Amino acid sequence: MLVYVSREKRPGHDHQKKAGAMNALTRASALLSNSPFILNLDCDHYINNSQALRAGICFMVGRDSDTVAFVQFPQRFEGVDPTDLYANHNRIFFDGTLRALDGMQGPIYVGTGCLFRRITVYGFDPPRINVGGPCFPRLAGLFAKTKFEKKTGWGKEIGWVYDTVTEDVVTGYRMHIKGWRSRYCSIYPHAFIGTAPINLTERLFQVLRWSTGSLEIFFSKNNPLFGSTYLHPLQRVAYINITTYPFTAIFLIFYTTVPALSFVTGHFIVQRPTTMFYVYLGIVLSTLLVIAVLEVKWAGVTVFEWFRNGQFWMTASCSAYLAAVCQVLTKVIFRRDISFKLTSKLPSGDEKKDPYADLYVVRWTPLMITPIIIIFVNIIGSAVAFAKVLDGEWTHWLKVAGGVFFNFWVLFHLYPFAKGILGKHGKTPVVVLVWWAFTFVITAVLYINIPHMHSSGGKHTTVHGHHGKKFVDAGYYNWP
Ligand SMILES: O=c1ccn([C@@H]2O[C@H](COP(=O)(O)OP(=O)(O)O[C@H]3O[C@H](CO)[C@@H](O)[C@H](O)[C@H]3O)[C@@H](O)[C@H]2O)c(=O)[nH]1
Ligand SMILES: [Mn+2]
Repeated sequence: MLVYVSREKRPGHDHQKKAGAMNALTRASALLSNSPFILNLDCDHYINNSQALRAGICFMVGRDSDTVAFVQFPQRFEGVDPTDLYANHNRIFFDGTLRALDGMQGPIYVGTGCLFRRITVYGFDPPRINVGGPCFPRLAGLFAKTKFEKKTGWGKEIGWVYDTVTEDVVTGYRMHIKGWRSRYCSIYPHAFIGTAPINLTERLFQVLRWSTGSLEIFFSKNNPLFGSTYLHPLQRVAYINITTYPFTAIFLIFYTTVPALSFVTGHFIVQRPTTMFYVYLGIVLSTLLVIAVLEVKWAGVTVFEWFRNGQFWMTASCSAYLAAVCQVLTKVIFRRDISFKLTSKLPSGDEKKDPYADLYVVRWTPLMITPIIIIFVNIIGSAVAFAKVLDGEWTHWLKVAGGVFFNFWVLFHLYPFAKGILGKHGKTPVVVLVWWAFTFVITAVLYINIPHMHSSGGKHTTVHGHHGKKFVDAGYYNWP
């Protein structure tokens, strides 16, 4: 039996997008089949493996499975360019993070490719906590009409959660705090396959929506810090991470601009690195290395894919995450609502010559401002440092080289972004490098040739006003 349900959309009534659609479907299917399990797929995903359902059901009916609320499959995508310029495959997240969560209370719900136990959708507690009782949805209204939801728990205690731009994470969270578990199911051939936004603008908007949704959860009554004690302690840590990660933007923007700016101003935050500084640096770097090795090993990705994930993380963090933080703080402080747009679906019908033509479609968005600024700051910073060494103003060129390497490391991470905003021209990687080299040379030449921009010979006697007192910072400019 195949039944197509179209829920009612009434003017002046918020249809709650996907959450509204899922809740209407849940109510309608309760009358049609009331089957104990519900498979949820996005409109842009399809079933790729005929054994997928069986694999998922194994986790639902097997031994000790009565507390499993949902089985989450990884999201797989087709139509992504072979170099995966904007990390659409998101392999570290699906094959690393979700798999690792399976070792605790279970993966988070990511919106599609998910098999649910119907009774959990109705807000019931898992059997060990709730002793007995048949599970029939008292509040399940008839049909897909909006009026059936009025004065009911739909979208609050029951079903997919309303009034958020990402209903998925919070819907899964509400099940986990009741003590339900979830399981991760990854099979090959891939269970389900979907489409991903392959141009930069769409991708940034998608990440903006996800990061906004995550922060919204943090600033709501569903903050994982206050979730019930049924939440596994490490699962709570994971949820805190999932609902706060956009804040990394603030630190990242600091890290990616201040070192380069220091080359221009001559002020360095770390004046003379102490042994303790190197010890901390060593600990931090080796921790990062261990995480990297584990991620590559567990997620089974290549080192190239791993770098792609890092590159896109930096791009997203200094653009979309930053915007998400601003957006949500505005909402929390001024109570302004957040609008969002759906991820655009690939134009169907017309046979395109280049299947990845969409990759280089550039639509301007203010989200691109910060990464562009960061790119320029780092090129200009390195060029000024280079000019200072050439000019004899700075003599410790080896130390300068270390700093310039860091700036290039930042540029390396923003390379896919630069390639993306250059549009069609960016198809050849050389164009990006030529642009960067051009900016570098112009800055260095300007710096050397405009005399008032710098004082040569390394003798600095600038006087600064500081806390009302004047002091000559002698050692301050000694590095490098
Ligand atoms: O009025 C609506 C709007 C959306 N949808 C569904 O919601 C899905 C997600 O929207 P999409 O624009 O494809 O966003 P994506 O960023 O691709 O989706 C990811 O992120 C969303 C949360 O932001 C989750 O809901 C999705 O499951 C997850 O795949 C769509 O495929 C539709 O199936 C509806 O059913 N009704
Ligand atoms: Mn989608």
